[in-house]
Amino acid sequence: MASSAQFIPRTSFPHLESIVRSYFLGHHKAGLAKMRQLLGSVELIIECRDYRVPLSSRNPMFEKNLVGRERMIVYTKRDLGAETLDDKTRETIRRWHKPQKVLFTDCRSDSDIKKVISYAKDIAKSADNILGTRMMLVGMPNVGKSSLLNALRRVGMGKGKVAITGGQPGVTRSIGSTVRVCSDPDIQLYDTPGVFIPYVPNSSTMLKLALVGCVKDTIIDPITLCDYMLFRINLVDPSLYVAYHTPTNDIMQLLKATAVQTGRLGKGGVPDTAATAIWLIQRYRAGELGRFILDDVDQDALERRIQEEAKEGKSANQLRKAIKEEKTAAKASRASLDFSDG
Ligand SMILES: Nc1nc2c(ncn2[C@@H]2O[C@H](COP(=O)(O)OP(=O)(O)OP(=O)(O)O)[C@@H](O)[C@H]2O)c(=O)[nH]1
Repeated sequence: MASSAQFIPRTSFPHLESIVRSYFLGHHKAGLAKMRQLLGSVELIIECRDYRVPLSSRNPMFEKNLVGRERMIVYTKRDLGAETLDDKTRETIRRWHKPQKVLFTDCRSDSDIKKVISYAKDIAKSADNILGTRMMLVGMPNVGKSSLLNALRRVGMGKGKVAITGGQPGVTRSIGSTVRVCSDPDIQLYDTPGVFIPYVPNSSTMLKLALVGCVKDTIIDPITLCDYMLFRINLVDPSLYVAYHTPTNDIMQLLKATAVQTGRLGKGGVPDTAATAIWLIQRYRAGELGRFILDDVDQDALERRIQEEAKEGKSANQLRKAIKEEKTAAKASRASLDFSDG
């Protein structure tokens, strides 16, 4: 086993063609269409992005479809992106969006939530609607929209949870009625289903999104995802998993050792590496295997991302075609199996 002193982490992770890069589901499309219908009745869009993936959790579909309304960007789960307050990173992110309003929240922090309420109140006061002001929470799946809604209601109204939250994406499936989060001025919010990017440009973006929980855990092989997580943890601090193994680049070594130590064993005492991978990923998501940002945050990063998206527009068409062909081939092969079974 390598000691921390000798250990050299991997500096790159291979691009994996086998990784699914499409997760745009029926309820994402329907949700987006409903959001467009509601656009005229809301004064503010509160777009949630995950602070751990501030670029990867940006969905250009919102830029395209939800135009003409003021938008505030709320970077959620800020407690999972840094051990301590990191003013430099926040300042860089704020500069990306200037003059747009940007806030960073931990849904359990009343002072964070008060800042969101304060801005929403300013908007409501200037809108001066007799029947109250409506706003809409949008964002990628599982970024924390419903948790933010509950937190706003807790702080703004002193009331308990109304929206169901959960560790897997797809908890909110449709847009229901509004929820009041402030009575003076009257502010009501629409919670909306998370909408995924139609075509993810590369496997590393997909792995980041899966790691933070924007994608259902059944979509990507857990051992591959855990290997990506190990790669990222090693770049930050390989001692973060010291309870299970000394620093390693070998995911199977880490999984086997962890499985033995935590009793995740299958028949005949064989380590259950897939179950252990899921367990380790969940520990990372809970902030127990390091709190760090997965995207590169520098002054020009957002601009570069937008330019890449413009180029990707063309390859997205090719990707769309390839995914369609894959689906047709899978359907044909299933049909031929059904035929031979029958
Ligand atoms: N540590 C931490 N966890 C959070 C925060 N906000 C949300 N979560 C957790 O993130 C997970 C997803 O939260 P939800 O509020 O259900 O996310 P959502 O965006 O409404 O999800 P969908 O309805 O699936 O799109 C839950 O396990 C929450 O407890 C936060 O600020 N900090």
